[in-house]
Amino acid sequence: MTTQTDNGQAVTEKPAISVKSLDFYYGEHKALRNISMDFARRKVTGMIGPSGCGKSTLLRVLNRMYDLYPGQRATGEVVFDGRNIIGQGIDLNRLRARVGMVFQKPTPFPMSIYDNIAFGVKLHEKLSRSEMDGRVEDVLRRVALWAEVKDRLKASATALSGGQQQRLCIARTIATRPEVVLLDEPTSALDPVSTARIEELLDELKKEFTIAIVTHNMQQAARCADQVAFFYLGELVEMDSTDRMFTAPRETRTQDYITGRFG
Ligand SMILES: Nc1ncnc2c1ncn2[C@@H]1O[C@H](COP(=O)(O)OP(=O)(O)OP(=O)(O)O)[C@@H](O)[C@H]1O
Repeated sequence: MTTQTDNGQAVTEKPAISVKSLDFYYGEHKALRNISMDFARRKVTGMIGPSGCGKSTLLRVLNRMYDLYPGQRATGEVVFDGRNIIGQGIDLNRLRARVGMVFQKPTPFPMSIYDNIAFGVKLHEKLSRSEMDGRVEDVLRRVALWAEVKDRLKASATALSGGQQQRLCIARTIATRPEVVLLDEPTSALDPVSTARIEELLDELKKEFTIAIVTHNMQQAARCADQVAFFYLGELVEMDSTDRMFTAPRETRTQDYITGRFG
């Protein structure tokens, strides 16, 4: 993607992730067909399309979550930091710390608010107590949760509201200092106020992280994403800047989907 520098010069940044000729199989079922697309660095890429078109499958490829399930396999290339991450010899724990994931339903661990964040950090880094305290505070501030929870860090995370739990899950994900954050319909279980807070948060987070978000909500895609990819039956139909996708899509199928004529 091309961006402007302070002196107005156009520079083309290397994408954070490049997907090339990706196919994905659940056993015999081919769920993704020949996908090629770039996830622009420190931008929000929205992924839209009717149910079953392969959006979540693609997200699960980007941090090799599918690897946990027998019979699921990907072919092609997913280049992250110069390496094909669906190839051999990848440290999957490290990959999942660098490409973090937030799910549709808030999934806090059944432990304290503090430990929800410290748990993942401890797997990857050796921090002193005060460094860990600092990390916990920092990420809770960034997801705008600190003021609400600073007096009950040792209380169970499961006692938080749904919206607070989802913000905690985002804090937990960014605490391991990933480069990419994947979000699979992160607000579909939340009320409009919590949804708005997560959307504001995405705007903040993209200053530092590359973000990929799956959403069924067209307004959300239009509000949050810099570029949008439309999928249909396992194929990438088109991808463009958000403005262009919502005002002048090239394909009739995209137009029909975003205007609610099908899906
Ligand atoms: N575990 C699985 N085993 C077999 N097939 C699967 C599995 N998970 C998904 N699929 C199939 O792969 C295709 C893509 O599913 P996927 O969940 O990626 O779609 P999606 O676009 O994210 O849908 P939704 O918007 O409903 O979440 C669908 O045909 C689905 O039935």
